[in-house]
This record gives sequence, C-alpha cells and structure tokens, in this order.
Amino acid sequence: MATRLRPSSKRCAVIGGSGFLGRHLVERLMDRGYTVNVFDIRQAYELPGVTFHQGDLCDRQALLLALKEVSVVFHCASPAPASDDRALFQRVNIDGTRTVIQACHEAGVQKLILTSSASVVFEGTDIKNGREDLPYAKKPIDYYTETKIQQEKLVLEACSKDQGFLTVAIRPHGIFGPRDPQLVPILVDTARRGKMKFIIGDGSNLVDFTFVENVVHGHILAAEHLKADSPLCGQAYHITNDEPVRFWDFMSQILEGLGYSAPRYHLPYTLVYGIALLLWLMAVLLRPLIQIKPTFTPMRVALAGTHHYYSCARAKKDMGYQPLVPLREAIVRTVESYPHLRKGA
Ligand SMILES: NC(=O)C1=CN([C@@H]2O[C@H](COP(=O)(O)OP(=O)(O)OC[C@H]3O[C@@H](n4cnc5c(N)ncnc54)[C@H](OP(=O)(O)O)[C@@H]3O)[C@@H](O)[C@H]2O)C=CC1
Ligand SMILES: CC(C)=CCC[C@@H](C)[C@H]1CC[C@H]2C3=C(CC[C@]12C)[C@@]1(C)CCC(=O)C[C@@H]1CC3
Repeated sequence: MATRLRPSSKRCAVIGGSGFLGRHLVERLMDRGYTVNVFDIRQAYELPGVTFHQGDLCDRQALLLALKEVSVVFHCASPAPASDDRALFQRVNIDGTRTVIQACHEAGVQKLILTSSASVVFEGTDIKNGREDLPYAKKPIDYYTETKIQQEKLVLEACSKDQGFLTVAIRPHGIFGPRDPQLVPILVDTARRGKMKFIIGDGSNLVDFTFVENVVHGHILAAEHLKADSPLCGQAYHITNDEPVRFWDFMSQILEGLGYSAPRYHLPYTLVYGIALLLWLMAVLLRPLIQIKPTFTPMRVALAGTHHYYSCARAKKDMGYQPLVPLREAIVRTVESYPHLRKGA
C-alpha cells in the first residue's frame, strides 16, 4: 500500500496525456496554474513543468507513482477505436479502469473525471438532441463502444461522498482540431484515394462535431464544479459544440479548405450500408487467410448517414458550460493546422 500524502487541489494527473485530447487538456491545465503529471503508455512531447510517467494504466504500481499527492485525475486514455482489438479494449477500458479507480483510492485522490463518449447511447439509428437519460445502447455499434459503456458505469458507480471520492463522466462527440490523428487524416486519405465522391443518403443528417478546446473546457469545468454537494456527482454530461451540422457539409468544408473537391453524387443509405455489411462479413470470413480493412465499415456508414446530435443543456445548467470556440472558427483553425495534408503538399 502506497503512503498517503496530502493532495493539493491544484495538482492533477492526466492519464492518456500524450494523446490528442489529453495533450490539449494538459496545455490548458498548465495555463490555469495546475501542476500536471502525465501518465501514458508513450511520451509524445516535452513541456516545461509537466512530469511524465510512462506506463500501462493496467499496472497499479506504475500508476501510483503518477498519482502521488494528486487530488484530481482525468482519465482520457483508450486504445484507438480503429485498432479493432477486442482483448485490448477489454484489458484497457474495463480492467484498466478498475485499476485506475483502485489506484485513486490508494493514493487518496478526491476527484476522477472520465472521458466517456456520447456514442454510449448510439445504436446506429437517429438520435436528435439526445439527453443523458437515454438508456445505454443495448447493441453498441462496435466493441470499443461496448467497453466505453462498461467503463462509464464503473466510474460513475465508484462515486462515493462518504469516502470522499467523487466521479463524473464527460461524453464528447466527434472531437476535432489541430493534431487530431483521426478525423482529418482519414478524410484526406479517403479523398486522395478518390473515394470521397459520394454522399450517403440525402445529406441532410445532422451530427455534432466538437472542437477539442471546447471538450477540454468541459472537462475542467467538471473538475472545478465537482463537489460533494453538487449535482455532478456520479453523473454523465454531454459536451458538444452545441451547433449540430450536416455531416456532409462539415466534411465538405474541411475538404474544400484543404483544396479537395467536396462529394457531389448521392447514394441510397440502405444500399451503402448493405454493401458495407457484405464487405465486413467477407473481411471476417477471410481473416485467417488475409487481413482486409475496408474503408466503408457498417459503423462508419451509420455515423455518416444518420442523425446523431446531443443536448448539452445539463452541462450548461450544472456547470455553466458554453462552447468557447464556435464551429466556423474551429473549422478554419483546424484546416490551417494541417498544411501538410493540403492537396499537392
Ligand atoms: N476522438 C474522438 O472523437 C472521441 C474520443 N473520445 C474519448 O476521448 C479519449 C481521448 O481520445 P483521443 O485523444 O482521441 O485518443 P488518443 O488515442 O489520441 O489518446 C489516448 C492516449 O491514451 C494512450 N493509451 C492507450 N492505452 C493506454 C494504456 N494501456 N495505458 C496508458 N495509456 C494508454 C494512447 O497511447 P497510444 O496512442 O500508444 O495507444 C494515447 O496516447 C478516449 O477515452 C476516447 O475514447 C470520446 C468521444 C470522441
Ligand atoms: C461525429 C463522429 C462520431 C465522428 C467520428 C470520427 C470518425 C468516425 C469519422 C471521421 C471521418 C469520417 C469518414 C467516414 C465515416 C466516419 C468518419 C471515419 C467515411 C468513411 C464514411 C463513408 C464515406 O463516404 C467516406 C467517409 C470518410 C470520412
């Protein structure tokens, strides 16, 4: 058992602090005068004043070193959804999160803020202005999301005012911004391969895309408002840009901003979904012989062709959340941050 030292309320740890969201969070916390420990499986950068602890969050002893004298823990580590590795999702998101909670108890941590996902309620069919009281998806869209559901339940159930251990879950949706290794790079790669010509469905489906700085703002507000007498204890909060946008308009703005053509031709949703399902089945059947990674998975087609946007009224009411960066400015700043992905670069 580690020796308990008195935690300072401005000393925090960011598990997953080398990742896309984690690094933005670390930078903002530093600006706000926090002392930050980063715990991550890799060290991606160096920042004066930040202490790095490299390790696997499933390793309790390694975690304990990073949580010494820490009062607030942000847990935003996860294997990438695209890794499609069931055993890894189970080990890191479920078993690892149990280890994080246990280590927090042992180190005397007072608050745990989990980065969950709005997709925990998404089953591949329309969600319009979804609130946090929607039930968890019975059939989650993929195994990553299934483990995000279990992870969120573990963290919220661990909230105990009696033990002085308070927890809250932030559910962002479609995070984007500078240094994102997913959204813009996938989009540009698809365009460069000549596959961004088609709009799935009629193109009117609304989706939340959330600028990374707004997601960070939601996390810090949650940490600062999480108190024993506050409504945040053991609750989940949607954090979005609060400006649902047509999925295909958003994609087109990013593509055109980087010099690529926007998709123009429409394909029926059911047709594309059916083809994606078929390709996915073939990939599964052929897996022992050859590894195929189709661009059009059923999950991606569902994300691209349905409405999925969420209300953040609860976050506004309980923690005074308002997005700091509007969508238009966020898109411009994102496009400008990827000069190497411009057409012809
Ligand atoms: N990006 C998005 O649109 C959304 C993300 N989220 C959630 O936000 C969080 C952050 O996502 P994002 O920043 O995009 O992801 P990243 O992959 O950029 O960051 C996650 C970080 O966690 C690290 N990590 C993975 N496994 C472990 C482990 N066992 N021990 C320690 N560190 C580990 C990763 O290392 P490595 O890269 O080597 O794996 C990476 O540095 C995640 O929980 C994700 O589920 C929720 C909704 C939307
Ligand atoms: C709102 C939300 C949850 C976004 C998450 C990010 C990714 C899942 C998307 C980022 C780029 C998207 C994309 C497609 C699907 C969803 C993304 C991967 C397509 C593969 C959908 C089918 C196409 O026609 C091409 C798209 C490329 C970009």
